[in-house]
Amino acid sequence: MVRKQDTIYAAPLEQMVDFSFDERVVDVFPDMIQRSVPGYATLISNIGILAAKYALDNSRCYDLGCSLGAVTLSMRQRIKKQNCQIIAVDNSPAMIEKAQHILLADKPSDISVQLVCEDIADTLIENASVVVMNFTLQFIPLAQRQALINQIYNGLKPGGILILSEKLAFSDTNINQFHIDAHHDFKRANGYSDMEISQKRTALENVLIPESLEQHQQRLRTAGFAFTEKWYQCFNFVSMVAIK
Ligand SMILES: Nc1ncnc2c1ncn2[C@@H]1O[C@H](C[S@+](CC[C@H]([NH3+])C(=O)[O-])CC(=O)[O-])[C@@H](O)[C@H]1O
Ligand SMILES: O=C(O)C(=O)Cc1ccccc1
Repeated sequence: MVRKQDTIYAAPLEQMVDFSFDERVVDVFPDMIQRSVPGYATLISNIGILAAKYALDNSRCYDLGCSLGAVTLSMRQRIKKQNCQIIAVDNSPAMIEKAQHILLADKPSDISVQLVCEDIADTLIENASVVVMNFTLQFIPLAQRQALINQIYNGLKPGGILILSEKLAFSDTNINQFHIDAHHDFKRANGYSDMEISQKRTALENVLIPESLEQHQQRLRTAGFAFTEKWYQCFNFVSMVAIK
């Protein structure tokens, strides 16, 4: 499949509007995320491997904020369990519509996938062995984050896993700047101009709210997760696991 190049912020914008997952973003999303998130392909592939390790027979696996379903496809390819169902949720109608096409074009599998267009705050999590939020919690209002993590904890079976990937902020100013600069260098190396980097940064300012690793760990502990561990980091992009 040819990937349409992301040029959304290439020309100077007269009026800056908040970033949203609309048709224009959906159209270029695979290119955008690959060139913007260091290690994206590595994350997708290893989330499939982790999901296969923790998925249980007769249980559900959730992909919350599924976008075009990359995590769902990786899980579906790896999981070898009986009567395991994947629920993939996103509140962008354009994402869900395109994800449906991608899913139908994928090879057939024993594992059924249900694509749902809704706010993940409204998603009923039950009988779950695996829950993935790959760069989704960062878009949820701060005040709603603890309730969402609590719902996930309550819906997980004992021994179930939450895989949580996030862009981080660091409390130490110098460390924070180091990671932001390195991430911008990564984007520049992937062909984004200084203007594209700067305009997208402004568009994301009120939309993507990063927190520190300690804030995430604290929230997971408050929900009841006894085991949490960071299993991946490249610059300010991390992925954690929390096991019930
Ligand atoms: N309240 C919400 N309810 C449901 N979906 C939401 C909400 N808020 C945002 N989203 C959705 O969360 C996704 C975040 S992208 C995830 C990448 C994917 N996981 C991947 O592995 O390719 C990450 C990024 O682009 O940085 C978008 O599709 C939003 O529509
Ligand atoms: O591009 C960025 O600066 C990011 O932080 C990652 C990202 C990737 C895709 C959509 C929104 C944010």
